[in-house]
Amino acid sequence: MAPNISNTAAKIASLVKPASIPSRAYVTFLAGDGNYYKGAVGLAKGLRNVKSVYPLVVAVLSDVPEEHRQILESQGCIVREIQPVYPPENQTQFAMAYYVINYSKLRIWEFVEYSKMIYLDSDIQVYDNIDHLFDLPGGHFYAVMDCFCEKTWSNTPQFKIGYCQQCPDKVKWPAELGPPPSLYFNAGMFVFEPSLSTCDDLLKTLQVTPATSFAEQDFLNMFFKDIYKPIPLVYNLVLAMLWRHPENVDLDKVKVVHYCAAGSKPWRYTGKEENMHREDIKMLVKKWWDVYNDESLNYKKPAAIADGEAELTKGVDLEPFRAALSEAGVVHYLTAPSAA
Ligand SMILES: O=c1ccn([C@@H]2O[C@H](COP(=O)(O)OP(=O)(O)O)[C@@H](O)[C@H]2O)c(=O)[nH]1
Ligand SMILES: OC[C@H]1O[C@H](O[C@@H]2[C@@H](O)[C@H](O)[C@@H](O)[C@H](O)[C@@H]2O)[C@H](O)[C@@H](O)[C@H]1O
Ligand SMILES: [Mn+2]
Repeated sequence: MAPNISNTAAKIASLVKPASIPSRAYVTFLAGDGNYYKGAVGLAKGLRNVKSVYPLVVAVLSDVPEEHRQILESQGCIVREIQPVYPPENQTQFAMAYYVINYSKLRIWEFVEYSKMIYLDSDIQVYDNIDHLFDLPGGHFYAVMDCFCEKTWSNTPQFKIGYCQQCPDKVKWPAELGPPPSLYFNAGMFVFEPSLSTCDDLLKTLQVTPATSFAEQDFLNMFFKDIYKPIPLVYNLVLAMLWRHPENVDLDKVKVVHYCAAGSKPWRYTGKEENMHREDIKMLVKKWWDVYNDESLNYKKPAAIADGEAELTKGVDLEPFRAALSEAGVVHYLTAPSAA
């Protein structure tokens, strides 16, 4: 006679540590069936490499194929499907045409099972533990200041006058243009607090805000202007800083690298685009591949769970149960040390 599921479930549940689901997690965003999933796999392995104690949630649009979702789950990620978010109908020319999908990042504010999250683009890699950022005081939006010098900024007033917040004294903001622009962050990495009311406010405000060059990055900068707090550049090295503001960069101290410069995505790096021949870029791309290819960083289901499951579940179809646990984020929690 097949074992009784509720007994099995109760026994597996007894393997769950008597603690609540982690209220903290990293989160990245994945869209499409292209190779960005490799970025998310690299990120999952990178966070393990630096011994982070928090899980990685991957917010996926419906066009992310099942094969990529399974690869991510096999790397210990918690895969959550989100609904897309589109900006209001607008003729704006985005800096990159595909930026229109990036508004869907806003859905991560719905992940209220977590009290605090750190968002990381999937073209980011973490080379030093940054778990301490979760302990920053609440009520603020933390991110690293961006640079306005790349030609992707060429249609902005700051680019036209040669002003950049990374060196405000080099070319001063002209008084006749009014106050200098507010501090502006790169939206590839930020510390935030999920909240349904904030999410609702974000989505409602978006529908009455004309879209601009940097899509959701511009929108987030406008929305969180009053509570934005800059954090040091070591937490999100926008690669262009290496050739635009080398005086602000100490590569030995950098903890997080953002492969956002044109041609720098490691999974499609050719070295042919401008600045991609640089030795520091080659070193950083190799560093990314070293983590991605490191088998020792693959996710290993702890024996207790594997044995527990094997022993308890002979002849039982656990899929519905696993899906429920994964949905609640518990299965992943079982495989990561407690969140202290
Ligand atoms: O085809 C795509 C394009 C973008 N993204 C996600 O959206 C983020 C922002 O895009 P990207 O990093 O390319 O922008 P950049 O920082 O280079 O301007 C990426 O890191 C991915 O997480 C994705 O999943 N698939
Ligand atoms: O959708 C708008 C995007 O805006 C940002 O792109 C970068 C990138 O375009 C670089 O090439 C620029 O040099 C940099 O300044 C600019 O911020 C974020 O990294 C990305 O996650 C996303 O939010
Ligand atoms: Mn990016």
